[in-house]
Amino acid sequence: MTLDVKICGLKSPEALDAAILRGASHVGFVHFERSPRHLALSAMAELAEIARGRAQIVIVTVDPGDDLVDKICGEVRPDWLQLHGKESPERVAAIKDRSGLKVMKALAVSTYDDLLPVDAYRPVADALLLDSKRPKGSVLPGGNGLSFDWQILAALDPAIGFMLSGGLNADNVSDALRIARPAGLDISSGVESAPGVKDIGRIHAFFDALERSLERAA
Ligand SMILES: O=C(O)c1ccccc1N[C@@H]1O[C@H](COP(=O)(O)O)[C@@H](O)[C@H]1O
Repeated sequence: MTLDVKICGLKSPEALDAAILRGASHVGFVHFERSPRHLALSAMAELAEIARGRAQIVIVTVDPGDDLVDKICGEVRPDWLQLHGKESPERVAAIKDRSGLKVMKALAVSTYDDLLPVDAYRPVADALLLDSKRPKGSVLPGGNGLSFDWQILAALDPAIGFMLSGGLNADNVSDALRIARPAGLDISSGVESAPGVKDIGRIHAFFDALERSLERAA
């Protein structure tokens, strides 16, 4: 089984290297000022050079305007833009056209009805990321370390290869794979010691747990 694994919210070369050396297919850098994982474009550009050619570089944004899209393309040169706001399918298509990048659209899920927009986004997004809903009181549309009821995903057409995110960690990754059957996993808070602080020990523990789960499933 090949599985994409994205480690998101990386801020240091050490954590970035650990994620890539353990096999992350994608590495994510967050550009959202209210996030404890926020990085300026110049800092992202430096980290991107460490990752380039070793993992897919993903920049996480929330309802980015055209100016920001252009700056990210020019200064960071990522492989992917992750759209984690309220971007419509038309806006996703426009950002993809403008940037020439692959686009990952995040959808917030807590009930079966939240899967209804999947059909509208599939034709325009290169990947769909199914994440939990923002809890009351949080300023973050993602990165809250909360999972949702993965049983809901049984309603999805199995041909839809989605990335799963929201509260994944070493303790629940086995259940996540068994219940949700995702094509990829996206993890941030679950490999941190505090909001925005990646913990290399937890990155190793996550990949150890993932490898054990995949071996059992083989
Ligand atoms: O991580 C953030 O701070 C963030 C900010 C704004 C949009 C998205 C963000 N993170 C994304 O949230 C999911 C789940 O993260 P977690 O594992 O539950 O902490 C992941 O896709 C991040 O890219």
